[in-house]
Amino acid sequence: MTEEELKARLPAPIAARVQSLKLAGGRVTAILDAAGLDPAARESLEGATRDTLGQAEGVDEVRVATIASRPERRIVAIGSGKGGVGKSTLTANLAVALAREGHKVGVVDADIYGPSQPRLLDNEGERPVAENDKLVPVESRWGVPVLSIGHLVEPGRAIAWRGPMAGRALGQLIDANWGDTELLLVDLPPGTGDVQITMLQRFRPAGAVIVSTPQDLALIDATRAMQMFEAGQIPVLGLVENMAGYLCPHCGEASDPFGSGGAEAQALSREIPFLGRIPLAPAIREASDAGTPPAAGEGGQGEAFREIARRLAARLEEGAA
Ligand SMILES: Nc1ncnc2c1ncn2[C@@H]1O[C@H](COP(=O)(O)OP(=O)(O)OP(=O)(O)O)[C@@H](O)[C@H]1O
Repeated sequence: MTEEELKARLPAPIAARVQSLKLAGGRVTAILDAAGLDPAARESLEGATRDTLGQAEGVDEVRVATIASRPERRIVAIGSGKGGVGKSTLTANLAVALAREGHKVGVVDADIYGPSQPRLLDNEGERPVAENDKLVPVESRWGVPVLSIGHLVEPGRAIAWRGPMAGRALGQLIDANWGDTELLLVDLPPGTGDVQITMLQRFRPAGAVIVSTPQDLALIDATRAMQMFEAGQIPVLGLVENMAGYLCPHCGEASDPFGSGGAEAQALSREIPFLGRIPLAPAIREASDAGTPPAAGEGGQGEAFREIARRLAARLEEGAA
């Protein structure tokens, strides 16, 4: 049995944590990264590794050591069941709002097929440097460091990566030199595919926020996203309704082109906190395209984002994640 074959016997979530695995004279020595795990989870990780490897042919003794190479840093994933519902816009604005309140927050743009954080946070065209094999996040003028595949590839170039490559790329963004950042908001790609599952298994976010529009279809998709997190035992910290109610830029009148209240009702029925709603407002799109997140300003739309950020911070503080 080779070291590679031994590693292949481990379930994917354990294999993803293997830092090194050596076999010599019937003795296996495995070093695992236990970052983010509490003592009980660490113990069960060690036990499961010992059991699996101990059953392999030619193995007489298994030694398992765990290390926590990454500092304690909470990851909150921002997900949605489908594209275009405003997940990236919400991520950028939550980060800016939290930074304004004094939190040390960074953004990982894991939407590797359509990265938009460099534009939203206005550091497009900049390149992260690498120090000791780790990327150093790119600063933005909003006090929020960012790492995005958009910083690594030419703007507008199509990214047609297969799952494993995408997973590795995501790993480099999260496992970067985040310094004193305490909270990482991760803008996930829409849907429930490979990248999302890798993210859950390997990086164990402390919690997830789901974004949906009020439409029925989006809500069905949002439910799927919630189920994915729940299946991975990642607490869903709350649901945000975006593009709720259209605010006419001319007369200020509010209307509900996609219905209203659906996301809140859905959150209630699943016993998930409803974190708030953001209106559909052309000014939000314009400000976002210009790299000036509304949450950085004083307007009403900025306040809507800030309110959601405060509720999220409260959820994190009360130990929901
Ligand atoms: N509340 C809003 N009012 C008006 N426009 C909005 C609002 N929220 C987002 N948008 C616009 O909708 C478009 C899609 O938003 P965004 O890129 O944030 O969505 P997404 O869910 O991250 O999409 P993708 O799946 O492509 O990553 C953008 O042009 C954005 O500016």
